[in-house]
Formats: sequence, structure tokens, C-alpha cells
Amino acid sequence: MNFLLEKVTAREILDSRGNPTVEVDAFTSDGQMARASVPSGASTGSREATERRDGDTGRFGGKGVLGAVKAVETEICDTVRGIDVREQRRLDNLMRELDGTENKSRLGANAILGVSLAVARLAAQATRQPLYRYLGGLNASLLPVPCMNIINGGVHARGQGADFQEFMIAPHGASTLTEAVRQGSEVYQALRQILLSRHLSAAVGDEGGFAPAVSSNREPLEFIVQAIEKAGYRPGEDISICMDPASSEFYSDGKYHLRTESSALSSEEMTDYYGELMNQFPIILLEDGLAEDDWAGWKYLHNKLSGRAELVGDDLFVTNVKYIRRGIEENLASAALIKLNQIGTLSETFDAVSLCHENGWGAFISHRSGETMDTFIADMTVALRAGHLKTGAPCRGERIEKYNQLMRIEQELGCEARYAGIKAFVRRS
Ligand SMILES: C=C(OP(=O)(O)O)C(=O)O
Ligand SMILES: [Mg+2]
Repeated sequence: MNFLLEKVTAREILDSRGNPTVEVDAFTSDGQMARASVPSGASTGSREATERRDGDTGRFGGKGVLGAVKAVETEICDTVRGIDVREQRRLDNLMRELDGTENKSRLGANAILGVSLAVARLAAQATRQPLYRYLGGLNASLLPVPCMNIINGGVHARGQGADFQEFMIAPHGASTLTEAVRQGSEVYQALRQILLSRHLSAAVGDEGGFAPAVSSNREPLEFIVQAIEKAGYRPGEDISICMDPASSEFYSDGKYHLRTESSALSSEEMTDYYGELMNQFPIILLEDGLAEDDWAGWKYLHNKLSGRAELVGDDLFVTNVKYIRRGIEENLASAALIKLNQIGTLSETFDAVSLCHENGWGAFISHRSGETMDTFIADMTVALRAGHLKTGAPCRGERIEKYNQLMRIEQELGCEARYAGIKAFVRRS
């Protein structure tokens, strides 16, 4: 077996929105090869690591990533050639030093992450282990609650649906991940029938959830509760709801502007609105309830709602230990969303999750709205015992491929496998 990294190559491929993204191949000197590709967000936090895009419109219409591809094939390849593929942290540090910026803007976080993930997968292959085992060792046995985004709004529905971006179902009462995925897909099919019976569109948004034109942000919650019941499950007992309003997208001049409801709310009013929704609907997780710059508002939100739902920061923390640490010190949330490309290397992503877990916080693993068929996050979620992940609706190839990979892992683990269930959600009184 040979563990020496011979070279990395890259190319521009298309993501699920039809935009260019980076794909990397990594090779050992005895010819083994592993591949990884990089996702891309739409409702991105302003402090995320920089995704490098070419200045002009690329050959596929959207802005290309040929600059990032070139960085992989020249500077990065020259720097990392010859390292042991199992030295993940060394690899990631070398690339960070080579880049030399705080936000990876010189080489591009998309270039760096592609290499980081491809080499991790190559190391798993070279050590003849499945990726989840290579990343998590003996502990890699906890299957997450799949939080499935079945109604898409906000920018993922091009502003045509709800203001809130994501309405997810969490089948935490299932006894296995596979059963949870089945339940989720049953609710999804029931929801389609409910929407069609009301003459609403059943066309889907970026993450595979339906994107009906609704007249409030309460309406999707009503439809979802009906769908859970129609599919034969008990709302709150078997299946609960998670929401990501992605509120930075509708925050301006100190107010939260809800187009569908013709209202503009202060941080306190927005928080009280969430409280009312939690009274009426079985909501167990609220992500980005307030905006990335509204740190004072987050304090109020956490004081009011932390016992009722897991409060997750996405744009607020951008998978960066610097911001998560501040959130822990100031007691602003109970979990961080974890997105690989927000920070740009695998080892920094692991650091973010460790910091959360060491402080009793949740780590909620996430895809991006622009995805590829790469299933890295499925293995990573099991390896990190993160207990819950969101990777879209049980629909659209790039979303279901992650759920399918989790089912494969569960089957492979056999009697070792454990399903995370309701305990995955951190609620503190
Ligand atoms: C997945 C999300 O969307 P995007 O990838 O567009 O940031 C999110 O906001 O959590
Ligand atoms: Mg989010």
C-alpha cells in the first residue's frame, strides 16, 4: 500500500443549479485515485470563506471557477505533492499557509476544500476503510435524524414562496435511519397531494422541497402537520418540524421584513412570533431565526426560546471557531450549523464540531443549496456523531444520494448502528 500523494488535478463541473463548481481528483504514487466536489450556497453568510469565481461569465453561463481549478493544479499541487495522505491536518495547514489570507480568498476556499476532501477520501481508500470509519474510527456508529426540507421558500424559491427559507421534517421517533427516511418520503408524498388538492403548485425549489405561493409563513406549517397526519404519524411524537427562516435575507434597517405577511418586525417581535409558532406547531429546531449581525437580538432569542427548540446559528457562526466561541461565551445559541465550504478545510470543520460538543452544543451538519452527487457529508455526520443533518427533500438526485448513502452505512454497520432520535436536539431550559 502506498500513502504518498502523487498529484491533484481538478476540473470545472456543474452543480445542481447548473452553476460551475470545482471537482478534484487526488492520486497516490501507485495510481489509486479518489474524487470530491464542492457545493455552493445561495443564502451565504457574509463572513464565510471566499468561494473563488472568475471575473467574467464562464463557459456555462454562471461565473466560472477556472481560476480555482488552476490554483489546484499549480500552486496547491506543487505544495502538497509527496505528503502522506493520512496527514489530513498537515495537508490542510499547508494549504492555509500557502493561501495566506484569513478567508482563503487568494487560492479560493472552493479550491482548498476540494483538495482537502479528495485527499481524505483517498486516505480512506488507501487504508481500505469506508470513509465514515476512516474519519470516525470505532465511534462512527451513530446515524443522524434526517431533517428533510419539504417546503422551500426565500431565495431557494426565487422569492415566489414563503419568506422563511426551509421547512423541514425530523422523523426522530423512528427506530432506524432507514425507517426515518421512509417516513420522511411518505410525508413528502402526502404533502404533494395536499398541495395539489388546494390547487397549489407542487413544483420544487433548489433543495427539492415544494415551493407553493403561500400567503403567510404559518401556512406551510399547517400543510406539514396535515401531511404528517395524512401519512399516519403523530406530529411532535413521531415527527417534528425544524425551520430555517434564513432571516439575514429579509433583515434590513433593523427590521425583519415579511413580504407574504406585509409586516416589518423588530428582533423582539420576530422572536415572539417564533414563540407563537412554537405554541401552535411541534417545532424542535430553529436555525437563523435572527440575522447574522443582530447579536443583541440573538441574546434575546436565546433567553426566550432556548428551552423550547434547538437554536442553531448558521450565518452567525459560519462554521468558524472564532464566532462559535463568541456564541458560547455570550450564550447566544445552542448549536452551530456545520457546512464544509463555509470554512474550507476538513480539519477546521472537525474543530468547529469538537468545540460545539465540548460545550454541550449541538452540531447540525448541512449540505448547500447548490450541491453535487458527492456524499461526503453523510459519512462525516456518522463519523462525528453529530446526530442530525439536513440535506434537502427526499427528492432530487443530489439530495437523496446523501440519504441513500446513510442507509448504506446503516446496513453495513448492522447491529453496531444506533439511531440518534430526539436526543440529538439540544434544548436547554
Ligand atoms: C443550506 C442553506 O442554504 P445555502 O446553501 O443557500 O446557504 C442554509 O441557509 O442553511
Ligand atoms: Mg441556514
